[in-house]
Amino acid sequence: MVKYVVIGLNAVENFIQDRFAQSVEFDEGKALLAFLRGEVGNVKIGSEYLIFEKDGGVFIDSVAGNLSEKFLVIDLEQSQILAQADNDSLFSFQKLLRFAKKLWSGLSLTYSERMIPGSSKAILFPYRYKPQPYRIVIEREPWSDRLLKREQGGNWLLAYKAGHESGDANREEAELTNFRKAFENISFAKREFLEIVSLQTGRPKSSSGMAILNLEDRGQFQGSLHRRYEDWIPLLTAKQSEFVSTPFDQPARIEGAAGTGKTLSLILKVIHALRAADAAKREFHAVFVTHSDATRLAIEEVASVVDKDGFSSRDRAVDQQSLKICTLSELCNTVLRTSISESELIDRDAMESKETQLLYISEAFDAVMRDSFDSHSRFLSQDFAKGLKDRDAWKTVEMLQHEISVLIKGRAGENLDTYKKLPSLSYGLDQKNDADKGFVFTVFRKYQEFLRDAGQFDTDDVVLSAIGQLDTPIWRRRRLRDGYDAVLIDETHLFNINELHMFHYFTREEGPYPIAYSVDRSQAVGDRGWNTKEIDYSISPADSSAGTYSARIETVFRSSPEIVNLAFSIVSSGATLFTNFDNPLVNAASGFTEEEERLARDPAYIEVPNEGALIDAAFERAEILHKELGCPRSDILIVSLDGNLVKELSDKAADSNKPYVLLERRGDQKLIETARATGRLVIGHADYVGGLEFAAVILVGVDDGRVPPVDHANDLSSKNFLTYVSHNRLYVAVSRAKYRVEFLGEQARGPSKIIEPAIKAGLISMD
Ligand SMILES: Nc1ncnc2c1ncn2[C@@H]1O[C@H](COP(=O)(O)OP(=O)(O)OP(=O)(O)O)[C@@H](O)[C@H]1O
Repeated sequence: MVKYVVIGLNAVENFIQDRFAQSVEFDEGKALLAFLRGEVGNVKIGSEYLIFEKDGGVFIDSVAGNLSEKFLVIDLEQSQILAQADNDSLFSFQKLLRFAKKLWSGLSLTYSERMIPGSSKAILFPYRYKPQPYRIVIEREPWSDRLLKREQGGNWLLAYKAGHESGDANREEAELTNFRKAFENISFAKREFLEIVSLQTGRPKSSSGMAILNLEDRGQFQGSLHRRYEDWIPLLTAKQSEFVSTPFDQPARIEGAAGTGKTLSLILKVIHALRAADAAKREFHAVFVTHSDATRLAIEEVASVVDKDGFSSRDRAVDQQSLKICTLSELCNTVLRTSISESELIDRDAMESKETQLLYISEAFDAVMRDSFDSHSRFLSQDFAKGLKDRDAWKTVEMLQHEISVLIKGRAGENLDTYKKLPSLSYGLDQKNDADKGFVFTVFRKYQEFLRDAGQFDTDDVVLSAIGQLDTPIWRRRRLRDGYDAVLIDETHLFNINELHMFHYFTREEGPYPIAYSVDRSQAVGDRGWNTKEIDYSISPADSSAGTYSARIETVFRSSPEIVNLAFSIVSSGATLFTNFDNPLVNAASGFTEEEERLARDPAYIEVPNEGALIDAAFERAEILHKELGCPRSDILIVSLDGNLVKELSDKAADSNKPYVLLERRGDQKLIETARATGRLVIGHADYVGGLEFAAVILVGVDDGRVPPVDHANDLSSKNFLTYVSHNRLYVAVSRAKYRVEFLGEQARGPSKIIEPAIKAGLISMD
């Protein structure tokens, strides 16, 4: 058993900068932990580390010009820091190293790092969001009389205690048995280290296993997906790379929170398979299906960098391997040779279509209320009818839109009888009986009339007519020739069940289906009434016996630890309120290195006197963050959950000649590139920011009464619906940020209830 670990300052600096030492999802992180715990001896944790073991003590250092002069001793026997769960142990270890470095260099401390006044102790709270905080206690002047005599005062730190109890750090004395051994053995360790160094020629090279990523290496690509396949492969976590390399012989699901690298893993997986087929001179055609046209363009862009063999520009008719990147309706169009032109098609991810749809539904609802409500009303359930009459009509319209897209079109295939048989959504329009559903369906029929008059189709129309053609003997024969060897689906949670049912028809053979897909259910807005099992089942109907291979990834690469904690608090509060709200962040941790963390700050809530000031403050903060982070303006997102505020923001920017772009489609990477090229800020509604990433995110109007919007009719179903939706939107918006999140709210309203738990837990600082 390892009783204590002594780590020199140079090694501390290496560990905290080393991407692979941040998470146990990397083999190196796992190996490091196992080594420190004494579970494995002689493990290779990277050639830049010098290691010496003696009498239950492990000494680690590395060379930066010289050997270190300062040392952190972790008394593992007393503190049991590494006896926690694997990811918590490594996380605490990393936090402790960062804290040690700060203490030595006199850097300013954060809320979770404290000096105890009048004593030589310091306390670190590695996880702030846990209700009873876990703490690690550090003695800054261990064995001080002895050390001072040896002129070693200030060079040694001792972490001797950890746990949930708050002792009296002022009075207690650290037990020094292990520390004394450490101190006495350091000269042996140094001698050994010098010997190793002199045996090596020059400075140790960057390690094979634990390469250190420095900022220059990452250069302009930092945080983006734009790297070549070869460069990505060594950076992957064990779970990511297993997912990437498993063959396409069964369905494979990758699940993880926002920013864990799901999209990346899917792209690498398909390139991996294409390359293998190319090497084996085997025919292999894959299709990567995206939810919308905007995300298709973004994926095409990334693929053009990752895939230097150009599989995505090859032609299936001539080449043995090819990759097609398209939307589902394009896939239906090409395979089934039907044709609906883009202009006829409603893009569900576009602001314009959503608004048009809402307007049509609103007109349909008004018409049905006016002409038919009286005849329906005596059959309707009391609460449902009351809701229709009393609730703000616009809120009903939003709920109707959700109901139509998720249930009527998404699951019932626009069939009234099927719709009546389906269970109602738990958090949506509260229909109790068939008459209630009949009423909703009447509104839907009216809405369709409007749509038909306007000569427009939505993707559901394409999908429904395609299903008819796919389930036929003709297609069964053709699929051997025209089907695909692999189907990849990104953002599976955004498709509806009808659409999910289609994918398996496009594979070359029937079951087990070679389909790989990524899911984060809490990014889909509103209750969808499904769980991961149902998604699996829809993608790969039960007759395929193989089951689904699944990978759950937990390291968030996009966001700082502070932002991951905040996102965790938001989804946890969703999961407490709603039985079917998924929390993808259980066990998640940020994979940020210390260098990246330096740009990060605690999320902040800033109060302003009134609504006008909200808009001004948003632009002021954007300008300040742009300067502070030294990033282009296009790396700052100003977002709101409230459509009116988004409009005010863009009006203000236009009036005052501020350079900006307005997101009008979800995941519009092309627009972001335009913004980058021309130095513009990005403004958008939370519904259109999914799939993107920014250095800083400013959320405007996250105050009480606005998020979620109040309902004066005090109607439970609309309240539930709006609260559910607000959780989804906040999570998506917050998880776009790498380093900074700022909330702006009106003083008189106070912060939104949804972020209150995060404020109470100290995850958001109030100005
Ligand atoms: N192993 C890794 N090492 C370093 N960076 C990584 C790794 N995996 C992913 N990333 C980075 O994490 C970020 C998020 O990746 P990606 O967009 O694939 O995540 P996602 O899970 O699809 O997110 P979202 O659900 O929000 O769309 C990207 O900037 C990517 O470069």
